[in-house]
Amino acid sequence: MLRILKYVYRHKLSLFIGSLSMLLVIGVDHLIPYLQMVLVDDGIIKKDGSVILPIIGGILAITLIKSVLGYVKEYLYDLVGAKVHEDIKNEMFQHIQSFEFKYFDSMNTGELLSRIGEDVENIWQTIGFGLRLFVENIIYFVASTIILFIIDWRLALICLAIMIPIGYMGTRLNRLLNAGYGKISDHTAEINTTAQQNIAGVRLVKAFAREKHETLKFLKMNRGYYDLNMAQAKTMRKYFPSIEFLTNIALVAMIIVGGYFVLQDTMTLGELVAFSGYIWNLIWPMRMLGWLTDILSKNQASAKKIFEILDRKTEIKNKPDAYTPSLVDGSVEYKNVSFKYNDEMVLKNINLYIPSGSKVAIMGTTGAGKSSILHLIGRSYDVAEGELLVDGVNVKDFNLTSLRTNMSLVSQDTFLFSDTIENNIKLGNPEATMDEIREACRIACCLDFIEELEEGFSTEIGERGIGLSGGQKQRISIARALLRKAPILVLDDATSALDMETEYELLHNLNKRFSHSTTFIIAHRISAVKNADIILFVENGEIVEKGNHKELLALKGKYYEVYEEQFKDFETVESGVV
Ligand SMILES: Nc1ncnc2c1ncn2[C@@H]1O[C@H](COP(=O)(O)OP(=O)(O)OP(=O)(O)O)[C@@H](O)[C@H]1O
Repeated sequence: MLRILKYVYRHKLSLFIGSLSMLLVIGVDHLIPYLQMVLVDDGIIKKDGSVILPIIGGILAITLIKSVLGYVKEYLYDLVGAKVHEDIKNEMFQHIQSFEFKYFDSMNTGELLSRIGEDVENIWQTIGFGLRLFVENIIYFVASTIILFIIDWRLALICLAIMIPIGYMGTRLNRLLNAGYGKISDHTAEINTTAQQNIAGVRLVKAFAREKHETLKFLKMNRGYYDLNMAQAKTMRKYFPSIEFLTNIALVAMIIVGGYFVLQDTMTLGELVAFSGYIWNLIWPMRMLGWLTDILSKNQASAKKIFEILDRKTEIKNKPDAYTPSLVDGSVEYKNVSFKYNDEMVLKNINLYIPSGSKVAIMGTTGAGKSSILHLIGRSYDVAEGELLVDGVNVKDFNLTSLRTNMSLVSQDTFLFSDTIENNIKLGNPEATMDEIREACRIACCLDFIEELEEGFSTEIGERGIGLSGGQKQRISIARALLRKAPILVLDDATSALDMETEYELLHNLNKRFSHSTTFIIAHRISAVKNADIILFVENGEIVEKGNHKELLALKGKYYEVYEEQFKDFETVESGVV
């Protein structure tokens, strides 16, 4: 809670004026029972008309002041709540963006959405009215208790004695609810993950006719959520009636004992009237204790989860005096590089020097470690052993932004935003002109099909727009990467959905018009790799063959086996692609 208050403190002016309004409301509110006492004792009982009218006027004036200040108070607390909500949400989003790939490998999107959505929402609720009501009720309780003791300490003592068990129950309820809300929040995250994955993978679910199975899985999870909420409701059902019963007992005791004191002439009727007014300032906080502790419990559970994320330090970050070149030359060197995702070594002792401007192709069996070799250049992951150098400088000494803006990546899973084709491509270089965008598309062999669309580059794709084929998506992603004109270009199996001829044409365009960039291509067809300066064949995390097309054929090793397999069909060779 203290950490949340630090965020609240950033908006101290609104908080100060809101709190001042709150104190003034509480102050004038405490005048009403006092005025009622004067009205009864000096006005009604003594039948003094000169007292009655000013007192009624005073009560009306106080009610008016209360309404105006009450509005200011509510508005400003709401404002602070909304600002804290905005600050935490922004901070979380920025912080999550700074995390390395490894974090996202093990984290569910649904769970993250839950943290940014529901948990931050709970904080807003707490600051907006939960915390305010809590503080307000404490002040009401303390101030009214003092006044009650001044009016009649005996009666105050009796009422207070009944309220102590209520306080105990409230605290116990708080503890039980707190434990429950932690579980509910985790369960909500699981439900979000399931829903998000099912919606994202709806085509797969339908293709495998798994709708019923997935729906049942979701219903079971939802039932779990229902059960957890019912358990919370059961806890509340157990405690709330007892709390209410005891507060009513306090009220009845006050009337009986207070009435007796009035009959004994040890208390005036006006004092009893005032007492019955002030006692509500004790009863309401007590009645609301359960509800308020409920909100504060939710807040505690949510704050814990939010700070778990905010306190997590990213493993891949900039050194204090990081090397920040605007443009690198593009040579890449692996020196005794080994790498592991978790405990298992994925790359073993890689040694490789790639001069700038080289075209490097990587082939190998699935899971051999091809993508992993390339993930290390932009520090998506860090090497476990050895060094990786770009322009002779260890990538760990580079400024991360500088390193990553000097490279362009098209990954295996193409991702396009629900936006226009133009904006998706411009992500590679927001400053690019339309001519540059067209040129990138021409090289990536997607200009023709984009211009044939009714709305051309303004066509919306994704959720809000048209669907694209796998090959079209890959070509748009490649155009996006080319637009960056980065010295290092990485195509990680980015042409797998293209037919052989289009793939060949695209790579031919690249060689011709992107000769300045050091280019890495992971591909499976000999036609795609044969023109590369260096071809690497990877197996079990090691480079087992290295050379150009001719050299590797002469070696009659793994590469040659693939060549033979792919070109035993004479016609393909005849087509001129190879
Ligand atoms: N994010 C990850 N977390 C843990 N292990 C991973 C991760 N990504 C890949 N691996 C494992 O590392 C090994 C190498 O994977 P990598 O993706 O580099 O292979 P690849 O040669 O590119 O395969 P493919 O051709 O199928 O894409 C595999 O055994 C794979 O299971």
